[in-house]
Amino acid sequence: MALQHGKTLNTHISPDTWRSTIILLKRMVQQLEVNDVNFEELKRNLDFTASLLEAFYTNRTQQSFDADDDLQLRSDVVPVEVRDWLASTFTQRVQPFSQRLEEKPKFRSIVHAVQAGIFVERMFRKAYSNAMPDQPADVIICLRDLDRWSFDVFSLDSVSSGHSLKTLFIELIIKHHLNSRFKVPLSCLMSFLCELERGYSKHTNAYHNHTHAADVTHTVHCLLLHTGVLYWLTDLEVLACLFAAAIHDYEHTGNSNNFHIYTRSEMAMIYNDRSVQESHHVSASFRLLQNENTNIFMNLTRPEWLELRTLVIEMVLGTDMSSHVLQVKAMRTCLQQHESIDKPKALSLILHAADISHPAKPWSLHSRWTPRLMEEFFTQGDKEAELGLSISPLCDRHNTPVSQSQIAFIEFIVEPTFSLISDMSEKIIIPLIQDTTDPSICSRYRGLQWTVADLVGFRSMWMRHTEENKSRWRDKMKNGESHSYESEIQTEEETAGKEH
Ligand SMILES: Nc1nc2c(ncn2[C@@H]2O[C@H](COP(=O)(O)O)[C@@H](O)[C@H]2O)c(=O)[nH]1
Ligand SMILES: [Mg+2]
Ligand SMILES: [Zn+2]
Repeated sequence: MALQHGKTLNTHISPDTWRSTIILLKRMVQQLEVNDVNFEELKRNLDFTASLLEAFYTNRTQQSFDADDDLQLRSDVVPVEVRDWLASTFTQRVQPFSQRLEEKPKFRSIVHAVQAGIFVERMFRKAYSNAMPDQPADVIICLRDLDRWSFDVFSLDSVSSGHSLKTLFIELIIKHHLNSRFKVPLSCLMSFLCELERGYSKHTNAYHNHTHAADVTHTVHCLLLHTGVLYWLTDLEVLACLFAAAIHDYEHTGNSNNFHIYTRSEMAMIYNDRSVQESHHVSASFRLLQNENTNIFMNLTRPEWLELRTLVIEMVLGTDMSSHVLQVKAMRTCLQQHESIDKPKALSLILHAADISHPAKPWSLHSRWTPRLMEEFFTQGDKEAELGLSISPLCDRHNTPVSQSQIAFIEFIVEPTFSLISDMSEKIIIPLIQDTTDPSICSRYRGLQWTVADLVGFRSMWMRHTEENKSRWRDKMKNGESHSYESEIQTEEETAGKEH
């Protein structure tokens, strides 16, 4: 096993990298013991290990230096511990994830712990598959399309008796081996997902319900897979992405943030008018985890939990549409200026794209989401009229040019976002492919072989759909638009049923 020479190390070192390095060191010792040494490989591996330790050291010292900048501290006067405390208390920096030096386990005990961990993980995987309830045949058939962009979440919802979110989340957690990796207790997972689905039904929304959450969760999985970004992520980051997608609209009230602000709702008061609903989605979901029976992350270590929470908060807050322009602009600038891509920013953009992805999907899906969304907008318009407020844009059921607004939404919001996702993914993936000629480095990289072709295919796939959908809306405009979208929910479903 040889680690790639010259690979630049991110300043944050993942547990996977630490583990691979420990195994690597151990193997080098064994090779030296039996005098079976390839000097070139040994040199490269030692070089890599030194870079890792250097990156770790730089990371720790950098935390103090950044704090110095923020707090204007003079490093010769303030001791490191005090600087760490100031940085973690008075800046937005989170406590470093590393353990305190005196708590660090010895090398041999780390190797034993890794071996024991692998054993426990295997046992756990077996126990999980034994305890999983059998799925109905129709659900199994439907889930065969899980990796496809055209996956029909409405069908899954119907064959799973209205449990698309629960079914999909469990399937994805198992598919990515996250249940065994993070020892998610099955009973907790079941109870958590029941509560989650219950929260999504609280306001009986036409659009922002558990099916939308299932759709976004599936789309995040597909985006990670089809863009290859999956291979850039640690297991914890994949878990954070799927979790953030599943909870991203939890207990949505069916109104916009502006409606909350104008009506001075309880939520607007709690969150000071800032990303009102998004703040609630995250906060209420993490509150669910406070209960022992629904705490699916009970076996995460403290640093893992903190890292996951930080990532999930950033991702879900990034679904606030008012941050769209800033998000897109920041990522465009980053790509143009050849800066390295910030992982939380990239993952937030992926969740945001998934959240607005239905216009980039086949018409059979997009045409079923649109009337649902419009009906929810119109219900808000009805409430606004009742309260004597002016009706928000696109919320007047008697006077909204739906087709025109959909074309504009696709052209000005969806296409630029997806174009950015494609560009960003290329920038992330191409160096990874060049870096990983030896697939034994990490089994997750194996899928990279086909990713470049897939990435090109992904761009042409979503473009084909947005073009087709715009053209369908143009046809509707030509044929005289119907404003009665309530009745169209039924009609479109029947059409889609015939198409499948
Ligand atoms: N006019 C349209 N707006 C859309 C459409 N699909 C989504 N959206 C908007 O995006 C947000 C997504 O955020 P969410 O977390 O609330 O789901 C949604 O609220 C809409 O404002 C669309 O097809 N047309
Ligand atoms: Mg939302
Ligand atoms: Zn959403």
